[in-house]
Amino acid sequence: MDNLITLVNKIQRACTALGDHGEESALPTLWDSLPSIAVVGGQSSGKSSVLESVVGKDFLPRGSGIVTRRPLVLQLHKIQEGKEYAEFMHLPRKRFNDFAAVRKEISDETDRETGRSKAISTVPIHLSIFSPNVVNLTLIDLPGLTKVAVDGQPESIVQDIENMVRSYIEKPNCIILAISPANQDLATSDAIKISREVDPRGDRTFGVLTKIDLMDKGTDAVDILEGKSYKLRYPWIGVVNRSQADINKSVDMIAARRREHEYFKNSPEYGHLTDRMGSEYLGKVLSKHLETVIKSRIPGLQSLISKTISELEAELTRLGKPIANDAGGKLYTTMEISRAFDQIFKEHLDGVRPGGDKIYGVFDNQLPAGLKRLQFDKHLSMDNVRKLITEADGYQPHLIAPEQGYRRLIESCLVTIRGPAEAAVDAIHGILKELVQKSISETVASP
Ligand SMILES: Nc1nc2c(ncn2[C@@H]2O[C@H](COP(=O)(O)OP(=O)(O)OP(=O)(O)O)[C@@H](O)[C@H]2O)c(=O)[nH]1
Repeated sequence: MDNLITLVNKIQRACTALGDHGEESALPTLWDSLPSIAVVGGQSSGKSSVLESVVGKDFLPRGSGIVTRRPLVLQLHKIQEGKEYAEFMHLPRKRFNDFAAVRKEISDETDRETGRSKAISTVPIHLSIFSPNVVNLTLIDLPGLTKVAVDGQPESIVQDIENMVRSYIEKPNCIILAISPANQDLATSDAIKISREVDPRGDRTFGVLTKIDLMDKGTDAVDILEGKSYKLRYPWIGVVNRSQADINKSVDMIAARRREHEYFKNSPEYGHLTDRMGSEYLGKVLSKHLETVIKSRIPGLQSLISKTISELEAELTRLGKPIANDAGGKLYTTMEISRAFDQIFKEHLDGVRPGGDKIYGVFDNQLPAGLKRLQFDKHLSMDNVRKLITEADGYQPHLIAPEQGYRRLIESCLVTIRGPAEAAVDAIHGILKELVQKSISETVASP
């Protein structure tokens, strides 16, 4: 079963390498059909903390304002033994053993796409983490939903983030991890609001309640966690992440997980729920759910992949042989195509291929028929000849040829045949253009 998630991870990586991250594309998109888990929530709701707890590592950029400005596709791969490491898809073959360097690379790569502005981009960053302490899982971290633009951000940022989040979670194959802080009224939760819009029955929404330790004294989240209020199809999972003070003191993630477990176990309110609370449990539930979803989608995925392959193969056949990258190779290919075109065009003219005979048709039929319709008799009548010669040359002794007169006569005849001659030229031009088009398509089709 683990192999299934690994396989889907591989397909997702291939999609990104080919520029398919689910956006409008001329080619069929596979990305949209792959199940994924998107993390959604308002700013500072605890998204990064939940992600880091599930991974058990400190690796996400932190700071004020919008830190996550590009989707982060985080693929967790469980390895049997060895030291944990991370890899980015945009830096193939570079292994990161230091997770502080991973954090820096996420920020740098975000800046590379968006500039140093606080703008956002829909192009995802792909990060894989290989560790014996993770479950196989793919999570997509999205920018936090916000209500106001801060200095340097365009006013549209609020809507832009919402649109980006929506574009991920509205896909029926997306599992929504809706993060809401317990110290705020759930009725105002951005995560719940947007996930209800795209998944009204809660069939693919997992609610995560953070900051349970920060709730006002005398209040608790038992009703929600027991499924008595704000009921979703899947039970809410409560977590206690590291506080800002813990982060500042660099409290170890594994120690934080242990402390979280102790918190629930020793709490009079939540003690009975300990087995289904905490980040470790959350990771396992998500992994299991992802497996089930992938299993149910396999037949659909298989047929989509086969259909996509045959469509792309047809497209490849239509595009023809690959073209060389170097200048010499390109020149050779161009010459080869030109030569093939020249040969085919010639064959059309010589009658080896059809179409060229129409040119003879113009000379043999259209032009003579047009000429026949002209009234040459009138032009060459004795009276007209006499008139033209007299007007041009005056009376001349018979020994001298009336050259000017002949010229006028010939010129007026030429003007008369201009119409049919031009019609013949147009017709031949049209035939030649048609033959060029035909020769081009035959050149492209020839192996
Ligand atoms: N005490 C306590 N603090 C928490 C908990 N979860 C998150 N925090 C703190 O809340 C602050 C915000 O948490 P983040 O994980 O950065 O929240 P985020 O949603 O990723 O925030 P943005 O990336 O800014 O949208 C940090 O100072 C965390 O330490 C929790 O369960 N308990």
